Amino acid sequence: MSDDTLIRVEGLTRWYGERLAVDGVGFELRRGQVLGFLGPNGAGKSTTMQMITGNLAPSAGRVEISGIDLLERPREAKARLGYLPETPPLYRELTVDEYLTHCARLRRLPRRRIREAVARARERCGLADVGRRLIGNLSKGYRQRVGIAQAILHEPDVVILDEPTVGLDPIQIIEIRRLIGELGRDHSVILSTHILAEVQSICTHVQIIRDGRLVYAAAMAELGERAAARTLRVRLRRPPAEQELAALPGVASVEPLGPDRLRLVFADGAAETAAEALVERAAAGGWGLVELVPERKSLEEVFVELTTGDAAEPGRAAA
Ligand SMILES: Nc1ncnc2c1ncn2[C@@H]1O[C@H](COP(=O)(O)OP(=O)(O)OP(=O)(O)O)[C@@H](O)[C@H]1O
Repeated sequence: MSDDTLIRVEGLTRWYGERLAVDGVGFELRRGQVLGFLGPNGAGKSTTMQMITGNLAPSAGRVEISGIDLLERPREAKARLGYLPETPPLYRELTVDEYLTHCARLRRLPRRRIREAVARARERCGLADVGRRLIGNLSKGYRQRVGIAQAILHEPDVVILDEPTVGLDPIQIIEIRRLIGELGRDHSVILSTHILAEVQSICTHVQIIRDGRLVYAAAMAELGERAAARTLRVRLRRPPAEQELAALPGVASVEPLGPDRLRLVFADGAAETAAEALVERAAAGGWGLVELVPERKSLEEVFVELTTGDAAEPGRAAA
């Protein structure tokens, strides 16, 4: 394992009676990487999260946190792991400082380090001014920060966040996303979410699970390429014969949309060549090119394609 691989998961599998909920999931994540873990309802996200946080025993497979086997040495492995569950167990009647101090004790941080660890986690999570406020009186956004502060209190290598922005208002969402982005610099972060925009804005890697199996795992940029325009909507005042358009370099097919409108479908990776050829030929041939619109797929469309159709690919390691 390379030094910077902070979490390694191999062949993780979980049966619930006769039901196979997670089927051979494997991936690695390095320091500085933020992994978005996506999937439709019932795909196996929570089951996977619970297994990699040591809260549910796998039927098969291994999890290593910073090279330590989670099943063989759970206490040591968990000491390097921070977890924000979907509903963090906050005590509303405690102040932020009391709660974080309590968490630090549960984490068995040495007494002399507790005060400093609490102050640092508070600082990193934008809680510097609310140490003496009762958790029950804080806004939901601030409570979520407290949840994140308890997850990073012991400076774990791996931070796992389950739907961290659910129920927050747009400003709180932006702030929490910024915080997660910052955490990503020093830790490996795994983020379970339903929100594709969230993955797009903060994750470096993305992984999609469907029916318990990884169907897609790639760097974020690769998912962006999948969404890149593969078609151009074109309006030509004096269109040439369809065959002439179909013969342009990089064009796979032509779909007529009306008397002067059509859609050009490109061959893989040929979008720019085809667009350039079209513009040159249109100018030279007097085709009267008045509209040229690249049609990008939305991330939602790519997600649906990956989680429903036959387009799914076998999982590859995210790192
Ligand atoms: N305790 C359980 N007993 C039996 N089946 C379960 C149990 N927990 C989950 N399942 C089943 O395992 C599958 C995966 O569930 P899981 O909760 O991991 O999915 P998920 O991706 O987290 O879904 P959601 O996004 O809805 O939370 C589902 O079919 C679910 O019904």
